[in-house]
Amino acid sequence: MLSDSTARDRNIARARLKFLENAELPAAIVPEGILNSWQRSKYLGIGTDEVVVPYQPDYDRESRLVRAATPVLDRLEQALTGSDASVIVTDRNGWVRDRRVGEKRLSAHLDRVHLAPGFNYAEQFVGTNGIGVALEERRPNVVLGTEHFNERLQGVSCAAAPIRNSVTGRVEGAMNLTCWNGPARPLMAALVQEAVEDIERVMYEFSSAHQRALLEAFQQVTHYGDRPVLCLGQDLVLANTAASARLTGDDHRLLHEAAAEFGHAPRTRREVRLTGGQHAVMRCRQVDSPAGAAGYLLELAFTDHPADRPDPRTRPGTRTEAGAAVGPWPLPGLVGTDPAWNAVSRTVSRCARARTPLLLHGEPGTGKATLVRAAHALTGAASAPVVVDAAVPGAADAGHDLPAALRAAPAGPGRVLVLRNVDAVPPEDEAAVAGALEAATAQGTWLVGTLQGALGVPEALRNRFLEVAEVPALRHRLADLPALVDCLLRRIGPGVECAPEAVAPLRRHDWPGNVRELSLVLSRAAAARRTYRIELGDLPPSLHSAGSRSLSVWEASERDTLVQALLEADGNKLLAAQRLGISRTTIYRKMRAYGITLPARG
Ligand SMILES: Nc1ncnc2c1ncn2[C@@H]1O[C@H](COP(=O)(O)OP(=O)(O)OP(=O)(O)O)[C@@H](O)[C@H]1O
Repeated sequence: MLSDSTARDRNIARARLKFLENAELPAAIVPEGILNSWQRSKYLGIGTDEVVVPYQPDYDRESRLVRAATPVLDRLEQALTGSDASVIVTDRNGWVRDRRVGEKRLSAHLDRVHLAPGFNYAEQFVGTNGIGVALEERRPNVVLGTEHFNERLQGVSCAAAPIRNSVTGRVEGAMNLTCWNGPARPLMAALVQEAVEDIERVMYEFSSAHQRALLEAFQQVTHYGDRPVLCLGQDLVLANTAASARLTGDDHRLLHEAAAEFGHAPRTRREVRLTGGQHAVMRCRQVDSPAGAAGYLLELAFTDHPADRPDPRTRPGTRTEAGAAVGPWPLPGLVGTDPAWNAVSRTVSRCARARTPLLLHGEPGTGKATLVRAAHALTGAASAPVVVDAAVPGAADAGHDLPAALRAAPAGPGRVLVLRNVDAVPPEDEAAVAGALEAATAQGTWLVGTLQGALGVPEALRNRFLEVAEVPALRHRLADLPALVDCLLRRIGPGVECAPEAVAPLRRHDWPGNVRELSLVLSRAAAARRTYRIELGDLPPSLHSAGSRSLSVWEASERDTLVQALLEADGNKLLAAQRLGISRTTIYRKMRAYGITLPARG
């Protein structure tokens, strides 16, 4: 004789198989919430026998959610010791942020199915599961054994509930309790709910302590004077009239990013370019509360007037009160306010003025030669840099003889000689090349070597350079992307613009070819554009996909065909699937596999 729960499990298991085979389901066997989730999972084409979930090991272990959940999980962990249960907290997108398990066997099982910190358990990846349903439907739920969409999860049962910000009502994450299948455990859902309330209470205490601290800092500064002031917290933006009259929501985001970089250096001043193109000097400090860092207080001065703008020759950067230069270092024709970019611009300018031999390294297309050209021009020199490429010596005037090409370069004060790809100098030429470089330096030529990695320069050549500096990769200075896009578009021609929606995929791309690749993408998109501006559909298919793994030729062409069809169908997936002759399930599955993120329109 079967127990009630075993009989129910079997009925659900049978119903699930029928559901997967598209057969008619007997009425009222499967709870409505579970059936809805099965339907969503099937619609998304999620696998039923393998758990394939994204993994992202780098996350903020100090986030407010994690800090609020930690004491609650610590307490539960003690209570769970030796029991066959586990508690898990995820963020609002389903990324597992903490897990505590009572016994080893369950821990090993959860590892096998990737229910562990760093993995994502959203319904769109795993199908029906407690966390996924809690986040999708924003309500507490219980998923028992065979109700899971994926067979590999059917040995466990779970109860989960969303964790909300009690002030804004926004879902911040989910709390989940998982244990081996067994007799019904009515207390599971109650336990989860109690833990959720505890986490929400701690989060509320954090946010009210943060909000009080921000308000106090804001009032102190705005009490005197009427200069623009902005206070930026996680859920709170305070602006006085002088600031709100000049700033948009995009500016808040941009200033928040800039403040996050500089907030820890009290009273730092920095120039920022706002989204409308105007410049402001920002003075920033971090605001702390008893519950930790609450946000940033920003005092702004707008530099609309040309006389207020920093003169690159006389006032090239603002300085912290401690004396270290941190502000932008504008070089003619170049844009960027990223700190690493500023630092390298400053070093290159200093070396150009002092004629200090410099080794400049950075990924391809980051702007090494361009920086040298601009810094050289800033010294007032009229001559253009002479570039000799060690990887392509045949391009030099003196044929294939690299040392001869270097010796033939015009030398003297006011000249610059760039040896590109220093690490490609053949070993048999090293001594002669080192001699040619020494001779050029002795005549007053500014010597610069460029290469992609910092290593790999033979000792004899390395000694010819007195300073080494790195040019940052574009993906490490994405805050500069909008300004770079504007600058590169201006070079393409007057009146070419980029639609705001087309900037988002540019931000998501990795840019292995750096600014050169960005320039190429924009030129091609501008040539292909159908209106005065570059729209989303003018960008190449590779930019609509967030996948980081390298694709085979076949996969890349499949991805491009999909993106093309989706763009032609104006984002309508059903229409695109029909035109390609594939099912809607397949198009969803492939979009997920390639990380295609076209916004749906209509
Ligand atoms: N900050 C910048 N502002 C405007 N344009 C830039 C900037 N940085 C790079 N560029 C542009 O990017 C392109 C590539 O730059 P550059 O040739 O200097 O790169 P590189 O690092 O010397 O390349 P390689 O590694 O191939 O030698 C050029 O068209 C250049 O004008």
